Amino acid sequence: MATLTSKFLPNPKTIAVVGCPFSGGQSKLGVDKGPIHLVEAGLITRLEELGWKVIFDGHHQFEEISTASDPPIGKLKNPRLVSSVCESVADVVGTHVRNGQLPVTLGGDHSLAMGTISGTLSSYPDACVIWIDAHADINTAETTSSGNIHGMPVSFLLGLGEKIPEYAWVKPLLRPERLVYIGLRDLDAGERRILRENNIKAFSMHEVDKYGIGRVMDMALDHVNPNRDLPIHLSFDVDALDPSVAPSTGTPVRGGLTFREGHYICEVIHETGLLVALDLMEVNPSLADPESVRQTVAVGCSLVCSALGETLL
Ligand SMILES: NC(=[NH2+])NCCC[C@H](N)C(=O)O
Ligand SMILES: [Mn+2]
Ligand SMILES: [Mn+2]
Repeated sequence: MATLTSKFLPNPKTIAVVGCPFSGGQSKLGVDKGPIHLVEAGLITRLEELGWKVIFDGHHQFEEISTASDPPIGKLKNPRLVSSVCESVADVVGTHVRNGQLPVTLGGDHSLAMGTISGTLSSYPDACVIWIDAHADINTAETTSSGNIHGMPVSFLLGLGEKIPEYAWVKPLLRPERLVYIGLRDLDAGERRILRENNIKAFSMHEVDKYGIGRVMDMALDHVNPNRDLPIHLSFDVDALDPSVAPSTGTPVRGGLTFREGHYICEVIHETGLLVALDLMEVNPSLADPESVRQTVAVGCSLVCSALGETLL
């Protein structure tokens, strides 16, 4: 059994697995099947074997939310659906955090992080966000070219861009200096500008190559959590990993993190003892051959386990 270092959690150390079969933030079918596959691969048992008490009340059903008519708002696709699903996720995640449980949200597409991070910040307004991704997901209503909201959640959390009444529930509680990215390699021009203008710290694959993942993690934590005392929300998009490691995802980009670099990130976050919420997003079991799907689901499970205390020795 691993040592569960979790400074913010009361005993018994409890995880709440929040399965979010949702794909409305992008256009490829199948990402809603991610959480089902992750749970069926034995994730819950593995977490219990690490010493956690695990609550899992089944996957969240968002059917009742599906909006009959949801025309685009500007370029944004499925805007009302994404908003109401994320609001409901914010509520669920926020309740778990308030109850002293560590929510592990399984996506689903990354628009869900608008909900999960809102939930975390509702209890821990000083939490920092560590965003592991090939993409910055920081487009605004003005800069997005795809209109896919999974490419935009961070801008909502920071309160950037034009205000959309349907998203008035999202409190812009995230401060730019509490956000750090690792793994970036596919940014839109508008996103580069937003990162620069807001002084947002980002370690692209260039920095991972230059310094190695060990120093990148030290520098990332020094930036968002200099005294190692703030709660951490880790939002991990599986496409941060190289497509040779995690092929079954909607927007793969070559030149990504290795298997070990991904796990090292999670291991270091666990070692801080500061993790209060975790997202594992964008596993899409419909996009590859069965062996690639199995591989992607397996790596998703093992990243979660590493972040929650699984060690090599
Ligand atoms: N969560 C993701 N996989 N996001 C990909 C976003 C891609 C692109 N930047 C967009 O805004 O559409
Ligand atoms: Mn991504
Ligand atoms: Mn993402």
